[in-house]
Amino acid sequence: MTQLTTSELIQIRRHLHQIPELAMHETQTRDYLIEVISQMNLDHAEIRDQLSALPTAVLVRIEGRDPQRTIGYRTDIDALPVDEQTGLPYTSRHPHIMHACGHDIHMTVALGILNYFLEYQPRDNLVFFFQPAEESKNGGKVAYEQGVFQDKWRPDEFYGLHDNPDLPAGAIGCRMGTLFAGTTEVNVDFIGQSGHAAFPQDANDMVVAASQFINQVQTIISRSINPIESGVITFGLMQAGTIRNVIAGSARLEGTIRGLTQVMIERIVDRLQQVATGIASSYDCEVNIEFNQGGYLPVENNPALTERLIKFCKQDSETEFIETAPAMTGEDFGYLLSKFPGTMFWLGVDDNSQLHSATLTPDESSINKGINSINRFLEFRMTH
Ligand SMILES: CC(=O)N[C@@H](CCC[C@H](N)C(=O)O)C(=O)O
Repeated sequence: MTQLTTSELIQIRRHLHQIPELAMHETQTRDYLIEVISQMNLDHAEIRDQLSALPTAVLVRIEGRDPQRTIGYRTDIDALPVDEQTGLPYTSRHPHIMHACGHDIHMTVALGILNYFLEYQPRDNLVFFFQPAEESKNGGKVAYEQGVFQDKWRPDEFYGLHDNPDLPAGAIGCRMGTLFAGTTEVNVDFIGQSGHAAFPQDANDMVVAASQFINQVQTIISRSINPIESGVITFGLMQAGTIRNVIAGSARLEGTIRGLTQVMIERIVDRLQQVATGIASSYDCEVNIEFNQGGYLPVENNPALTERLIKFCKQDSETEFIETAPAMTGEDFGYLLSKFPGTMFWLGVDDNSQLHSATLTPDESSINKGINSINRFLEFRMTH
């Protein structure tokens, strides 16, 4: 294979879009990535897959021609449990799963960059990490803890992108400092007593307790944190009951907390714990609340590397650069950036639908523009 054409890249993206898989189950995606990579010119490259701790990951290392450093480039490969409603001819073939966060675009851009540097051997070494489990289960952290980035696979610096529907297609967005929030998953189980709908006095209704909890936690953001700082609490899943005329004896809530600093996350965690205990006491029920931050640390961009990236983008006539505000999205790339210096940036995909929406339809012209800008940036980095 020589240089991938725009229409080949779009075909690859559409194929990936049709086979979305959830975190740690990305087997078809891995196999397809390997199939595409195997057709490239691998004269200076080595592929690594079937890692025991992370069987759906793929790594590719390109040996530089006169290496001064090893540059890492990471893309995520998992999808979300969302029922696609785009109506596209290449809609997801996997029921209830969709690339609703644009990781199909991320992977295609990574393949395009990989393909370019396999054709034009770079000066520095490059390590590409096709990472499972970004949406949950922290694939980046698992990889690091399992020693994936050791010896010649250790990047001296790491880059990664996320698509952004609010930016023009192909634009690069970035900022100095914190780009994304840290997140913590929270699960809450209320346990009371089920019973007949007609005899509430003999039951302990957990639909009512969970509803009170949901309402009360809304005041944490408005009343317990400094309004100048930012925090988010979202419960995206609420499950209770089986039928209209049986009082629910248990209720489960699954949510996520976001803050731009660890201090903010810890403040929200403490208040959620207090509110849950208070609800359990006033409704005379049990509550179990658990928190899991995993690798979703705030995404802190390295000052020197980010300054260089921004400088390049501003001076490159073919790159549209937009300085962005911090976002409350999370990313386990935050964990890798706590271990290696690096930068995360946005790639504009110009869409009216938001990330995680069932109608997300990124503008595919962003793929080629993104690949070209990132290739030029990496070449610039190798000489500056
Ligand atoms: C870019 C993006 O949307 N990332 C996810 C990361 C989720 C982290 C974790 N599972 C959580 O839900 O807190 C996001 O939802 O921001």
